[in-house]
Amino acid sequence: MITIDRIHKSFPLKGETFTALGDVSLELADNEFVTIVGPSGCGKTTLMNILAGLETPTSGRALLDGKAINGPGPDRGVIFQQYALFPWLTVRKNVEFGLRTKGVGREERRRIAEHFIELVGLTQFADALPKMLSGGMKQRVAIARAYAVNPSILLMDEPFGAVDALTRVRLQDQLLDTWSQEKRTVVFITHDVDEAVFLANRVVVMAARPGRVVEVIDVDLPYPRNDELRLSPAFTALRNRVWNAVYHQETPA
Ligand SMILES: Nc1ncnc2c1ncn2[C@@H]1O[C@H](COP(=O)(O)OP(=O)(O)OP(=O)(O)O)[C@@H](O)[C@H]1O
Repeated sequence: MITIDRIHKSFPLKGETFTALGDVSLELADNEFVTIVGPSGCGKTTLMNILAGLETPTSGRALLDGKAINGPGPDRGVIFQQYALFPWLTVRKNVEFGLRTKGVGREERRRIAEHFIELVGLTQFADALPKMLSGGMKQRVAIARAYAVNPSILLMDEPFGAVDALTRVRLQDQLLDTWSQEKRTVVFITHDVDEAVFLANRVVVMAARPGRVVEVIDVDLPYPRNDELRLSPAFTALRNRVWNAVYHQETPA
């Protein structure tokens, strides 16, 4: 379980203090898929960095199963918008990378990598270099690589932000497919309201100045989710609700 307990984060800015996160509290259950959506600058990435252990809160605490997060760890896999693959390594070697640094033996590495490469549908490309892959495929490699080290949490910051709309929809389907077979707690940041609703158990809507949670919306739609669901009135109703929460916020002057 992730506990975000009254987190406040400020940065020094031109001799003053800028509050990136006001007073954010949230609890995430194991294997929940939570999306975070909100206007630019509302502190989504800052919150993610705190969960990843890359930033420390100014006050408040982030806990993982009751223990304070004090730095990065193998229990959390992070996936960014930019495909952080090693260009000189094949898909297989990229996926094996974290396992190698963990000291996992050759046979075992290969077995685990093959499993996750298959899960993201890239078996045919296992020996290809990243430059031979499309943006969407690269992100699938990044997902397989994050999964390979067996984290209990996946932290994804706008992972599909750099691909075209059609690829994006395919990646969403693929990610849900992978997640349904290998459940993990997922925290997924997006600007895309449709994406936020399609993927999540719960959508967390944030607002800016100061960054804060304004609404948490339960997405009571069954998995597996498909194209039919995207067009259903229930989906549209939720999407409109999230849209209103994000775009009709009162912004302080
Ligand atoms: N290291 C830093 N120093 C100073 N200010 C920062 C720092 N990191 C973030 N901020 C500020 O904190 C606020 C929140 O930033 P953050 O990147 O978390 O927002 P975001 O919601 O992820 O935005 P976007 O959707 O545009 O990526 C912004 O106004 C940003 O300028």
